[in-house]
Amino acid sequence: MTGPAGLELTDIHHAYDGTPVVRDFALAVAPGEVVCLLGPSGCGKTTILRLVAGLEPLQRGRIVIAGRVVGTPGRDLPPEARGVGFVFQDMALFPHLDIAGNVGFGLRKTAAGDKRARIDAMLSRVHLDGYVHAWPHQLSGGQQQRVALARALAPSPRAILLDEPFSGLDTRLRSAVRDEALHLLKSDKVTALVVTHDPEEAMFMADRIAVMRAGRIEQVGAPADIYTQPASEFVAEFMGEVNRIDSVVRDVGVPTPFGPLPLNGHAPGTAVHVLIRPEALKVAGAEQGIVAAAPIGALPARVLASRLLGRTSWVHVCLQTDPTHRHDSLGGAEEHSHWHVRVPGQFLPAEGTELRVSLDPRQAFVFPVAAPT
Ligand SMILES: Nc1ncnc2c1ncn2[C@@H]1O[C@H](COP(=O)(O)OP(=O)(O)OP(=O)(O)O)[C@@H](O)[C@H]1O
Repeated sequence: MTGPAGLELTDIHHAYDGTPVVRDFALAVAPGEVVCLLGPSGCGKTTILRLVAGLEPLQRGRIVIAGRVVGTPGRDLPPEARGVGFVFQDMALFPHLDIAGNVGFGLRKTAAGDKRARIDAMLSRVHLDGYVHAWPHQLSGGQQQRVALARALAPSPRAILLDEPFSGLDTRLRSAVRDEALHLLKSDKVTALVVTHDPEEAMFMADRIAVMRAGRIEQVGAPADIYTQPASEFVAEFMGEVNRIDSVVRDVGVPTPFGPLPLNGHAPGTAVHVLIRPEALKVAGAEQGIVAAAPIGALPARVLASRLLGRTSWVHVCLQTDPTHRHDSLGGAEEHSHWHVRVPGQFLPAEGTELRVSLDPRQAFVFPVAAPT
């Protein structure tokens, strides 16, 4: 059990017209925890949210909200009886109600004076004091989403469900609104399930992330663990850019151009993919911050291009593996000369600059090549 205010989904399966879209799905969200469902389009995220909301009849499994069973097959409580708030991307504000009417929509049972006080308090918390009598069409997209959040939180729901709540907003507005949303959720200690296809958004919002693939959870854990210890190639690639090489495990380790990585249980002879994050590549001379593990290798590399991306710089390099040493260092690894390196801050070497690049082996992931299905 998740305790009084949590959310628990057990053994959920769901099919549309006989086509399964959610399988073996189980997830517990602790009271006050923010969990993000993250995955590519069509992997079943919205279906999970609709099942929790009661907008879709449950076909198999069980849903418990705040210690109360709200869904089993054939016994679904209606959405309004579940005590959950929604902020869905396509669930706009009610155009025929002013802002006070929208925020107060879920407060029908509240006495008039208390209701007005609650509306004012919620609008103040989303920095929209003074908009009580405005109409939805008079507000910007960001303001409308903040009203939607205030509307969902006003009745103090047992849990809140957010489906791509910020994806309609432009980049700068999106970070401001989601920052505000996170502070609201955390200060109210609201149990929240958030759907997104954007790994950065999930890492920003979530206490834990559940990465989904084809209707199943592929990995669930703290954002830092998902990013730094991905359980599969799919998760590693979905969470962020990687340099990828093919290799074959040797007795002494997993060959890469930088030298061998530890075996970590991989059997010699196994064909593997080695995935290396751009920030795992360390450039001598660039400010790199603290590197906890000693980098391996220090190969000469030539700069193909460099670009400032804001807080980091993105450098394309061609590794200059010495043909006389290549066999030893590369072992069974396939030659791969074009690498992406991410460097904190501004580091923009000119095209043709010679650098030395080494590898932080903790941010290199080795996965056996999946057998063709
Ligand atoms: N009402 C429906 N009837 C039939 N198929 C549906 C229905 N709703 C969703 N699907 C299909 O079920 C699968 C999962 O959809 P779902 O919307 O849950 O995924 P998602 O991960 O939220 O994707 P997106 O981010 O694109 O919304 C998709 O293949 C989708 O086309």
